[in-house]
Amino acid sequence: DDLSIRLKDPKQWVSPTGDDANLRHSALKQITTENVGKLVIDWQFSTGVLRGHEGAPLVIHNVQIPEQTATDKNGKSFVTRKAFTTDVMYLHTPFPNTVYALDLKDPDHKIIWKYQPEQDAQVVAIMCCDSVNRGLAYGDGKIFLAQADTTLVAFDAGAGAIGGPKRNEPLWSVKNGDPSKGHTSTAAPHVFKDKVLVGIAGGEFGVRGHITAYDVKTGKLLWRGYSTGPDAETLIDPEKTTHLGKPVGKDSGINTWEGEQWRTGGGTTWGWYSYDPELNLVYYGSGNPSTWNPSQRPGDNRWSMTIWARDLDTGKVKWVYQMTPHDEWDYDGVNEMILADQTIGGVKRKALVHFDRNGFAYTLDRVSGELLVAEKFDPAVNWAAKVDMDKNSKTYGRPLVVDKYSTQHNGEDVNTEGVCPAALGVKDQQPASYDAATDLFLVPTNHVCMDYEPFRLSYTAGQPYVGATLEMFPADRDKGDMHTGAFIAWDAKAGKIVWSNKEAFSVWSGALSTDGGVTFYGTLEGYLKAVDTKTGKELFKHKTPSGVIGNVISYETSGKQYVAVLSGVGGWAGIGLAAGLSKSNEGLGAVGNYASLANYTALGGVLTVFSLPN
Ligand SMILES: O=C(O)c1cc(C(=O)O)c2c(n1)C(=O)C(=O)c1cc(C(=O)O)[nH]c1-2
Repeated sequence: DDLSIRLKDPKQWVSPTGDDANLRHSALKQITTENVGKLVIDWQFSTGVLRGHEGAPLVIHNVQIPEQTATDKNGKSFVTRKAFTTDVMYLHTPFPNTVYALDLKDPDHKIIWKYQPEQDAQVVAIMCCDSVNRGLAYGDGKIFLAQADTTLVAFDAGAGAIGGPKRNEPLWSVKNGDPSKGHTSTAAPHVFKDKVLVGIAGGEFGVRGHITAYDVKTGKLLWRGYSTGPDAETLIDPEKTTHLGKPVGKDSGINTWEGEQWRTGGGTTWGWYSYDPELNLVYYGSGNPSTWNPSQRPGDNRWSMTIWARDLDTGKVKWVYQMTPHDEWDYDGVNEMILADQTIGGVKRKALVHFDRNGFAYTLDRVSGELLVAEKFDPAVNWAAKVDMDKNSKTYGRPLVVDKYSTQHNGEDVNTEGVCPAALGVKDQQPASYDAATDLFLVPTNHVCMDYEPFRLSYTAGQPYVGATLEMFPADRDKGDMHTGAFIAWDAKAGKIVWSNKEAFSVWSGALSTDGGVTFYGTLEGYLKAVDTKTGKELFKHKTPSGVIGNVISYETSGKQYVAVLSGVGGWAGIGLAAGLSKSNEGLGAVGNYASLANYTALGGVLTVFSLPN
């Protein structure tokens, strides 16, 4: 069908993650290690919005743009634009979530249509980590947007918002949550076959996480699977759903919590989703248990901090793997699941590779959920000695927590110093890419530690339910080294770093590897960088107008390859600049650690598109 044909075409960028497997790899190869140094700016576009610009645009070829008409004062209709077919870029912004459809074949990159949602600006106050949005989805000839206020809207890709019954109205829209209870939306929707999947954010407000499948044609809710609660609502089968090869048993989403705490227990789903069409399974991760104060919620807090495999058609859970049982550090498990086959111990596996906030990179068998590799991807990680890989051990599959970095003891809060990584992890939402030619994963990382002080609080719907005060700092501060990031290449079979490039700041931008042997990423100071995928050698850099927290993409139109990235500093790392905060422990503890970013860049959303000179 239309979607699967487009997904195979490297000239388009059809899914927010590049493809269903979340590889974020482009098979285009006009731009190579030899010529990437010659890249120049081809065109730029200001989004008109100031705060953090995450995600990336979509590129869809051969979109039919319908005729446009208007009526004069006598009621006579005339044509203002003839119907035409062109390649279109769909660009989104953070709140207010404006959507632009830009004509890629027009020399002026004219705006074909624009959508400006009407949303209550109050929603920005309940977004934990800047008013970000991670992008749009395409399917069934439609563009899907998950607005900050949790409204999911669908447009005709060609006609846009004016395709609806009234001007600036979508084809259909549904409410996926309720901001008055702390629900927001920051994740990109994902279309798999005939369904559009959306998650929910609000783990810092005690929101009970869920993932929901809607019919692409009508917006009808088809299934919803919660992260916590009774089996009927998690869609877990106590006998058939497995955790590390064993059935999970009855109501596992309730009985690892005290009383009714699972109702406000978090496990939100604000990351990326992937899909294996052969297995018909959807993969994603759930976030932190609420509150951040661990002594207030005894138990493993299942299924927060978990990798999920659900059947696309029914939502039923095939397997789960909880990475950080009873989280004490806010290590949300939502980062992308990369579906890339790996040969481990001589056996070819349908693998899933995941770089978790907790600092471990996991390789699992995505058919069965078997744990194959779990190793630290930053040497600074100290909260756990290792993940227990002994299948006969009682603690099999669990991180072995180092007592001194536990933020509670005997049910009491402990002010804990020097925990690595910080709450924003060795990697946050910024997605990695996978290059099959070198069998390397290219990973944007943080190199940050924290002091974590839990405090007691009670739940009030729609109010912050954080329960800890943090302060973050560079992992090597004691050695006088203030860098807070690195861009690394990872071997997921051995669980080893192959090369690592130090970065002054956390790399909060998504990577793109290409068949030209070049890998791209952005930096918080504002650079777009290109490195040799094999060696990490820097081949190109260009400073864009603002810090980059967007994800790099590549596309081809009229026979030419382009590389595009959004700049616009913000997100959790850039929250000091984005929200104008200055106290070091503001912005959930991130402000102080990134204060010097103000010496390099300032706010403003701009898309920059690069190409080789003619
Ligand atoms: O628990 C949640 O629901 C939730 C939501 C979000 C979000 O929606 O952006 C983030 C986080 N948690 C979070 O823990 C986090 O580190 C984070 C970073 C960012 C960002 O965009 O830079 N968002 C979020």
